[in-house]
Amino acid sequence: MSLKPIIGLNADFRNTARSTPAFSFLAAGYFQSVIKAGGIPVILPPLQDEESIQAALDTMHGFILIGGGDLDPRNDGFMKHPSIREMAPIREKFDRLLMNEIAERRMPVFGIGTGMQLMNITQGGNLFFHLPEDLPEAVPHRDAQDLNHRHSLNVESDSLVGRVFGDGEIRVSSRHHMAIDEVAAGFRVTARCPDGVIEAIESEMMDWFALGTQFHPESGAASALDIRIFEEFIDGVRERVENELRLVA
Ligand SMILES: N[C@@H](CCC(=O)NCCCC(=O)O)C(=O)O
Repeated sequence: MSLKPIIGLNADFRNTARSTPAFSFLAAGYFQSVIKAGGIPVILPPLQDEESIQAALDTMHGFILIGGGDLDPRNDGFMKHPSIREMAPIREKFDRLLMNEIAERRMPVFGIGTGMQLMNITQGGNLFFHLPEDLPEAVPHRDAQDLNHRHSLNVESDSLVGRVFGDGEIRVSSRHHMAIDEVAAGFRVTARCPDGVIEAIESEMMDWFALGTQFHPESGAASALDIRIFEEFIDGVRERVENELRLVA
């Protein structure tokens, strides 16, 4: 029987509101996609210290950084744009510590939505803070009335997303107003919306299996093909674990 890799997932967080206590949560599509693709999902609530994060990552083979609210641009030395709806600071602190540790140990990682944006900025890239202003010609990338909003996608054929989607007409689930502007060194763009907005990046580094999608393959509105991205990720994680086991045997 082939190994079922353990895949970590960060959880979102909501602060206490008038009638609800603080709580942490994860949209089911993320962990269901990991299970369907042959992995074992393990959900991490927002830990706040490096030692605990390191100990948790020691038990995992790969990590999926989930979507969510906006990262606060002030944490990277930029002004806050009025359109920004920040995620809870507890989650942002956790996500940044987590991402740094994942990068440091070259752990296989798949960033989705905010997760990809975080990967890009922590590795030296940057973001557009509001597409309607930064790229006014862009098609809508989110629709407040329609959680299942989709747009089309052009993929690079010699890439992971290219293998997954092939040549046909592709439509993906989209819910964002920020996007990658400059891509971090060591990564390349492997999919764009026809309007030019970056929709997927993949690592070109020999020692790090890392990819990100701005679109949401875990969404209920995702196509049957989208699960193939999770399968590719989990197969890649499994291959790396099996190679390491062979080396120590
Ligand atoms: N900062 C981002 C957020 C993109 C994103 O992750 N959207 C999904 C939110 C809901 C979820 O958790 O699935 C932006 O550019 O808007």
